[in-house]
Amino acid sequence: MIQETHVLDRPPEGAAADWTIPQNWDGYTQEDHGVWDTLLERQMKLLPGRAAQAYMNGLEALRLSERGIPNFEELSERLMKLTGWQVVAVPGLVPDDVFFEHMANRRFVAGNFIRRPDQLDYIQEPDVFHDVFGHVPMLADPRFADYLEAYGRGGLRALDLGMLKQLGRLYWYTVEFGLVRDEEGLRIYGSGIVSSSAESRFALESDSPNRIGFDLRRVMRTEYRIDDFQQNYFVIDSFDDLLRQTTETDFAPLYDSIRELPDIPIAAILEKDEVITHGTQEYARSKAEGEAV
Ligand SMILES: C[C@H](O)[C@H](O)[C@H]1CNc2nc(N)[nH]c(=O)c2N1
Ligand SMILES: N[C@@H](Cc1ccccc1)C(=O)O
Ligand SMILES: [Fe+2]
Repeated sequence: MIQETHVLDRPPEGAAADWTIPQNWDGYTQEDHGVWDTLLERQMKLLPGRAAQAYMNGLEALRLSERGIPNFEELSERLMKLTGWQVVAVPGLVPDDVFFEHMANRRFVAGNFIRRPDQLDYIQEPDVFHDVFGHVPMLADPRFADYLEAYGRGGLRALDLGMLKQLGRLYWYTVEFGLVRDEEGLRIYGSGIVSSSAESRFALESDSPNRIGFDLRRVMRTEYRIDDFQQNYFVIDSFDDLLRQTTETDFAPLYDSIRELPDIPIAAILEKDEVITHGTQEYARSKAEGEAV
């Protein structure tokens, strides 16, 4: 989950220099585990047939379909055996360079707090349900595990090249809100979608958003929103293809070729787009009108 909200500039009390903290699994209350179970049960009813097979495989392999907030040490033991990744606890959003450094070393940073019962449907900051249920299953897939490590390294490079905004869009439109063409049809793999019951339906079934074939340069230029359902979804052909395209392309010349170009507005459809759904944008419009006084 990528949020432009407040990020501290130094580790908070009790955090290590790399911003990690103990998960304090024993500190979770029954209410906390109850919130996890409510969210889990909702998603386990929705995701079969909607989530990518790779995601469902990861869920099972890591036993994340079981009740209760996972213990990161136990989860990391299983995950390490599969793809060398581990899950480390952090208090919330960490600075970009800290985030990328962890990812480049196959450490996924996960918030250890969970939303309150009255926040079931929407949270602005990534909590343990979004970070672990949303992101971790895909880390059990070797191709995606490689992709995210490479993304971490690419993030440190993008910081040096001043292109974090563009690289952040690649993350947003794949890791957070990506769709993939599975054998049986379009499937969800983005964490922001699989961890949201409403968007799990909207992303595949609504005729409001655009669904466009993934194109690296196009994605890097396209704006996104962080406060509501997406107005664009990009569809990859496969995780092999995403990994190949991004790791076999040197981004420096790509960054140079788009640096001076204008951002592509949300919901715009371009001549060259591979249009899978030309959305009506009815949802976004109705929300905007609803909020317009
Ligand atoms: C692109 C940028 O690195 C991205 O927004 C990062 C920033 N810090 C983060 N920090 C945490 N804990 N989780 C995240 O998903 C992110 N996202
Ligand atoms: N190929 C990218 C690194 C990267 C790989 C995979 C995902 C994202 C970024 C670069 O040259 O910077
Ligand atoms: Fe996320």
